[in-house]
Amino acid sequence: MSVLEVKNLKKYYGNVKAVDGVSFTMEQGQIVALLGPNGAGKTTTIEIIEGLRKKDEGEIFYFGRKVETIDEEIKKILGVQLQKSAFLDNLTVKETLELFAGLYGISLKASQLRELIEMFMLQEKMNSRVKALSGGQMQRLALAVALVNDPKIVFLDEPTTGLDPQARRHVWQIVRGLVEKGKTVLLTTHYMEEAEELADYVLIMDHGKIIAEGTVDDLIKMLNMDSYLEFVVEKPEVFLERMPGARMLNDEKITVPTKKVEDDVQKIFVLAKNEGLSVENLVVRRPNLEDVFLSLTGRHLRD
Ligand SMILES: Nc1ncnc2c1ncn2[C@@H]1O[C@H](COP(=O)(O)OP(=O)(O)OP(=O)(O)O)[C@@H](O)[C@H]1O
Repeated sequence: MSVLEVKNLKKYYGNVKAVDGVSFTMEQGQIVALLGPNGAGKTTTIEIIEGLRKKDEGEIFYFGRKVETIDEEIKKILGVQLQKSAFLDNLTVKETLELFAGLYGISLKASQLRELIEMFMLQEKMNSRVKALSGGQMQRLALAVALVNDPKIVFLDEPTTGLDPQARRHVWQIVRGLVEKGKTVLLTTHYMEEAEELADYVLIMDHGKIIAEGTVDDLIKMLNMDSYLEFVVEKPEVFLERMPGARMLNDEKITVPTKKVEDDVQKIFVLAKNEGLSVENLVVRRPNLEDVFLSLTGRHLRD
């Protein structure tokens, strides 16, 4: 039996089809990533499932049972990462955790409080007010709050946005730890590395729809592309014209998909030589989820 099943979920804001027929299933112990650029509809989707927004259409099943409204009974098993605005500035970290536990009718034992605080490395901030926390500390507090009721399903909405790489890795470790404890995780992200690193299953979302889904390997295989060559050269137009699939990665870097690395590397150097150009910083790269998104939409995940 699936932990969560969503069928044909829809939410429109006037002309904006924020969520436009989203369906997916989550099995127990899975980490599912909803990956997409800003405005794709990730937050709207997750907040409907959490019961924070109303759907226009569609069905939601928790543990096989169809739920019309996400009532208190269901909320007990859901861990929700709230936005910063949901916190009270003048409460301390400890008081905030106690407050949210209280909302679930739970009185946190000292050991549970300590475990949460240590898990998110907030020991030194335990008695600091929320308003005095840095962005990263605030983010970690929001994650700790999501676990305060020992939920079965944890929803994380862009859990590492704004964190530095080290703090991001730390959060990834915690998320993996949650699954080891038998929890199921749905996370939204616009970082493809995050989805690649964590997700057992990836749902790629754009303009309110899931445009591709599968394991990271499946999605990359779908591209049917072995590798990418990336390099910097003056007059990139020469290469854009002559090499199939070549495009600008950014202002200066070109990327070329290839199934025959050696042949295409040679071709690049021959073209450069003929034009009197020098090729710099040439690298061969395996395809990633960004390439999948780009090939499906013609856009980058983070435009
Ligand atoms: N309350 C609202 N009223 C009107 N439009 C909304 C509302 N909430 C979201 N939208 C619109 O719905 C679309 C999807 O927004 P949503 O926040 O779900 O996307 P997202 O993928 O989570 O993006 P982000 O990564 O920026 O949070 C956007 O076009 C957004 O402007």
